Amino acid sequence: MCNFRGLWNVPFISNCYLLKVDLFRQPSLKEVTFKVEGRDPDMVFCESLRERGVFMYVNNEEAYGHLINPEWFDTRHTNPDIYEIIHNRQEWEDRYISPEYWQSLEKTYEPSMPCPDVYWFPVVTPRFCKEWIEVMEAYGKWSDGSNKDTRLEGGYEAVPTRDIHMKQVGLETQWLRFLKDYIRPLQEKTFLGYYHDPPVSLMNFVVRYRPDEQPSLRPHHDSSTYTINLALNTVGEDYTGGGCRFIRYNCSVQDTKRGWILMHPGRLTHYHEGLKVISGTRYIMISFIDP
Ligand SMILES: O=C(O)CCC(=O)C(=O)O
Ligand SMILES: [Fe+2]
Repeated sequence: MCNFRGLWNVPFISNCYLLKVDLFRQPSLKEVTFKVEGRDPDMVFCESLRERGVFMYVNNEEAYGHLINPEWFDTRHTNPDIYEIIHNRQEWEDRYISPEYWQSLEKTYEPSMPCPDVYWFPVVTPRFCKEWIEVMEAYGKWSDGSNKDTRLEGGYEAVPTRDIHMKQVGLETQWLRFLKDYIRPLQEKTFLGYYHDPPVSLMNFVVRYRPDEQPSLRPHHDSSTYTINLALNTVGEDYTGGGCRFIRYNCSVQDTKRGWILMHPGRLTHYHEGLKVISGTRYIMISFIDP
């Protein structure tokens, strides 16, 4: 629809009207109403106009802006805007998707590859990163980093991190939408010939590393076809040390950039570890996609 511009005669309009008042002063239109007991006022009003031969139009020749959907906006959340990816997509995208993201979808774009088959993309804005961390810290129930994890089906996590799962903060559905709409297109450009829509991801979590808590993560494989690892804060400013080392290639990504994601295969070739945070707090968001 947005690709077409014009003026259309339509039988029904809701939410937003521009009315020519003079019309309603004519005797034949005095009876126009929007009130019938038990019926939707929009329906009644449009029906009433149709019966009297008044034409209704939709016009998008000019951009007047758009309406937001306030129905699902839940002020009980910390940073409720970040929950709006489904119901207020345009606002969400403007606030949280990095302007640089769109370039990486262009045909000629060559993504950076800091280590073999580890790709790096700018995806979300600094505002996203700040608010995402705030949501986690406001919730505050970080796991204890032990192998026992009642959030998981088997109750056991082999390579535990101090983390918060998206389910715990009510962001699971939103995050899965993000993976489908923004991450999957990058994956399809990166790992050619692999196609899985929607991406499945059972493990979506924010990790917190601190020298006095969990400073690092031992070598492991992820239970994923591919993993995304989103840097939520800034090395050198918020923390020192940290990063991800891919052992087979003896290659580390330590100069991670806030709002950028690393995308790498999860198993077999990409045995990896989380390097030690020396000072401050490092936050990352991880998804094990297509386990
Ligand atoms: O610290 C990192 O960047 C790696 C994190 C990681 O490998 C994981 O959470 O599975
Ligand atoms: Fe990992």
